[in-house]
Amino acid sequence: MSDAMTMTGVAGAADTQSSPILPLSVRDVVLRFGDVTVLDGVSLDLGTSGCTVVMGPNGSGKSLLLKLLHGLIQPSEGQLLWGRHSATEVTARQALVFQKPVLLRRSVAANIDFVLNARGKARARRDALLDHVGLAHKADQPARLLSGGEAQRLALARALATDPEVLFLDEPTASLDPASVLAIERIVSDARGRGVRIIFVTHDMGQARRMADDVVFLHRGRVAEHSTAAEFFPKPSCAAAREYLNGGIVV
Ligand SMILES: Nc1ncnc2c1ncn2[C@@H]1O[C@H](COP(=O)(O)OP(=O)(O)OP(=O)(O)O)[C@@H](O)[C@H]1O
Repeated sequence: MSDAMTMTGVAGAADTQSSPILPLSVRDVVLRFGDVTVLDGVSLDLGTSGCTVVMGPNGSGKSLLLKLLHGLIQPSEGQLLWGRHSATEVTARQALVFQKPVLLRRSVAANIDFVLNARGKARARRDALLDHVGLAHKADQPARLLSGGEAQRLALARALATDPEVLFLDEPTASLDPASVLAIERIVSDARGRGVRIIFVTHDMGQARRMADDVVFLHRGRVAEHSTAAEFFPKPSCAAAREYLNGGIVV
């Protein structure tokens, strides 16, 4: 079992502000919109470190699961247990990067300044963050003029500016060229190496193999499989995942 899957128990520190928010235990989560059930009894144990890749066919519930874990939507039933914290308490300690970057209509630098300012963090970090994502030379340019890959790197820098303990990524490289994909993966891997917990949704098999410590395979709103990457890729245990990995049509 990888670190990413290990359940290490409930946080023990007296001060809940500084006590760990991980591991995360998702218990019997159901999400309904009217009569339609889109997540149907999801239970997961996500450990304190590593990169969990979430895979599954279109419409299987990956984006909704991420939004739910990030606290953007509330479950209809079930619980998210973040150490000793309530789900709403932990939202500020995590960041979510979407497939389409959400940026302010300001300069590249001002996009970072806004986040640092809002979180009461030192502005002096801005240059280092831009340098880290390879955008130092674009600092004064309007963010709307960035290419897709550059915009996504700026979105990642904004997310990292919040010093997240958990970084959720929802298909962050879906429309990028191979060099931009690798640039994003390097930044994410670096964050992982510094202890940021990564939860990464992707349809890209190569990317999943490069990034995953463990894989959650969703099918029809359920966790069909949760295994280590070493187990999942050579020999997935559920038929839907086998079909998906073989390029078959999974509905
Ligand atoms: N607000 C909503 N009301 C009703 N159904 C919704 C709503 N939002 C999402 N859904 C449905 O929930 C299901 C799961 O959606 P979700 O976006 O999580 O899928 P996904 O696995 O991320 O798909 P994809 O790979 O295409 O991005 C889909 O069938 C979608 O149509």
